[in-house]
Amino acid sequence: MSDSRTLVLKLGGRLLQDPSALTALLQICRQLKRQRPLLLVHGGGAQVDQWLQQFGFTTEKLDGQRVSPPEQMPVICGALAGAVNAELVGLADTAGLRPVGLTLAAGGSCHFQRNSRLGAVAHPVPADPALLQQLLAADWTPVVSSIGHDEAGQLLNINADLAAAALCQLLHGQLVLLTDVAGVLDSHGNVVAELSSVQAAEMVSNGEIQGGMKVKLDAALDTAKVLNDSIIVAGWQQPDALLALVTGDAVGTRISVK
Ligand SMILES: Nc1ncnc2c1ncn2[C@@H]1O[C@H](COP(=O)(O)OP(=O)(O)O)[C@@H](O)[C@H]1O
Ligand SMILES: CC(=O)N[C@@H](CCC(=O)OP(=O)(O)O)C(=O)O
Repeated sequence: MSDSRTLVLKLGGRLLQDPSALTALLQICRQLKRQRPLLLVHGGGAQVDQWLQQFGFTTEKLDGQRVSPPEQMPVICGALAGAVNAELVGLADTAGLRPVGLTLAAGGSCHFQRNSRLGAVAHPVPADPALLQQLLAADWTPVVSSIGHDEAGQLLNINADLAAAALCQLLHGQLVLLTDVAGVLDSHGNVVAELSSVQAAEMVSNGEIQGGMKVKLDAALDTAKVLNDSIIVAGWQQPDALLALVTGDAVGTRISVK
């Protein structure tokens, strides 16, 4: 039986700075979208680093997340919800995906719990699926940046893996996190094909999984638990593998709660 769940695909890392790799991936997305609804969530951490530097700010990450002082938010938002989102929408349009650029707050899709240790950073909580469901039902492809806002309208920066996880939970979709590495790597640099929560906890406690990959793992395990499903972390370098991946073939790391 074919899978009719929305494919929630998170794009991150160097992919977002490589228009030809992005174009190749979006062609695969076009094929996938013929079979099932598609929603793209994007990061852009590298672009944020560059923009902050150009504006004369220093920046640091804590536990894989960016410390985001409120005065830096116009720059962070300009990079993520502005340039990166608009560029991705442009390429997705060319690829025939019928994209609609949105932030994570659009239509009240998510609510946000502030993590004040990190400044204007929050954890996204799935809230209202109506807008995204309507867009998906009308054959649009939402292209979502990880920018939110609080009740007072203050801008919030959300890690894009957590953003993708929240939207996947909201839509009961299938989550695939694409990144620069081919999957979760062990201490020898080999891809771990299957990872349970118990094994993941061991790899985190012995320092084998750190930083951005730890955040990805938290997002994946939370979603695996909520949806009772496995989550894929894979590299974007072989876009053809994405077709095999959604039919259940082994690509990257499959993360599940066991
Ligand atoms: N065990 C691990 N396996 C793979 N990557 C790891 C691991 N531990 C830490 N990392 C780091 O996590 C990075 C992926 O996280 P991140 O840079 O946040 O990705 P993205 O920008 O795609 O969200 C990898 O490129 C690598 O530097
Ligand atoms: C709070 C936090 O860390 N926000 C991230 C949002 C972008 C992101 O997650 O980009 P990648 O997926 O490309 O890493 C940041 O400012 O870098």
